[in-house]
Amino acid sequence: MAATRGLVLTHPVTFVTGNAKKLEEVRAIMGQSLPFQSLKLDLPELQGEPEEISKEKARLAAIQVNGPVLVEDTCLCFNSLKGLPGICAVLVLVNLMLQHHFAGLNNLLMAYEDKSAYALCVFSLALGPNVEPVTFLGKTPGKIVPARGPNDFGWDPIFQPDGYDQTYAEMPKEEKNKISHRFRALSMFRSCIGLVLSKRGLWNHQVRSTESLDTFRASGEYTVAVEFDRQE
Ligand SMILES: O=c1[nH]c(=O)c2ncn([C@@H]3O[C@H](COP(=O)(O)OP(=O)(O)OP(=O)(O)O)[C@@H](O)[C@H]3O)c2[nH]1
Ligand SMILES: [Mg+2]
Repeated sequence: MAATRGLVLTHPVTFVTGNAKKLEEVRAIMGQSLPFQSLKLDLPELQGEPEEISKEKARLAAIQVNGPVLVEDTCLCFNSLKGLPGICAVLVLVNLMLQHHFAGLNNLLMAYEDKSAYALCVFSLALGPNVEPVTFLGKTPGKIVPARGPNDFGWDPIFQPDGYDQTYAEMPKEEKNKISHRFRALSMFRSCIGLVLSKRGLWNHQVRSTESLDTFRASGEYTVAVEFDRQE
């Protein structure tokens, strides 16, 4: 049965990322709906299933920050390669991208007729060092095409979302942010949490959990209350 658990953040969420373009998009998509700060941390590149990688990243980040954190991992997955390269092969991708070898990504698919792919985005929110992270996934289907458009963000020039004749890179930012993998994951995130700004607007370093969200509202002591609907 779905149960509601109230959790209170008295410290702003830290979005842990070293990627300025991601940060820009997350800010544009979330607007004022989630007060957060950003921080770059050196975290290990992990291996495994996307959700597990993301959760572990959130656990490690929450320990370092000693407060609530949001982390994100993104990748392109090719259907002909059964979802690879994916997040696990992130280093391969990063290397290809850093050298602007978009052709390299296309070449990976040369032998296949099926150029379909999907952009996958996984966010994990950990409310503190000892709180199990919650994960939100967003997927946008599309296909891999020869690069078109500005190449200021990773593989945007070679990914054309289904239903569009422009690549992510060619689309105006606002358009990408309405249909992107990142937007979809953040929509899940938004639909699962309710944020309540408190009267006092104090931030401190505690994360607390109690029986009822109303208690927090009445106290006026907290800045943000986060309410999860979870299967328990
Ligand atoms: O064309 C793109 N459109 C996107 O929407 C997008 N989002 C991420 N990326 C790229 O994918 C690689 C692994 O991403 P990634 O999740 O490991 O990020 P990262 O390591 O750069 O930052 P972070 O892990 O510190 O947050 C990095 O080269 C990112 O630039 C994107 N490329
Ligand atoms: Mg990374």
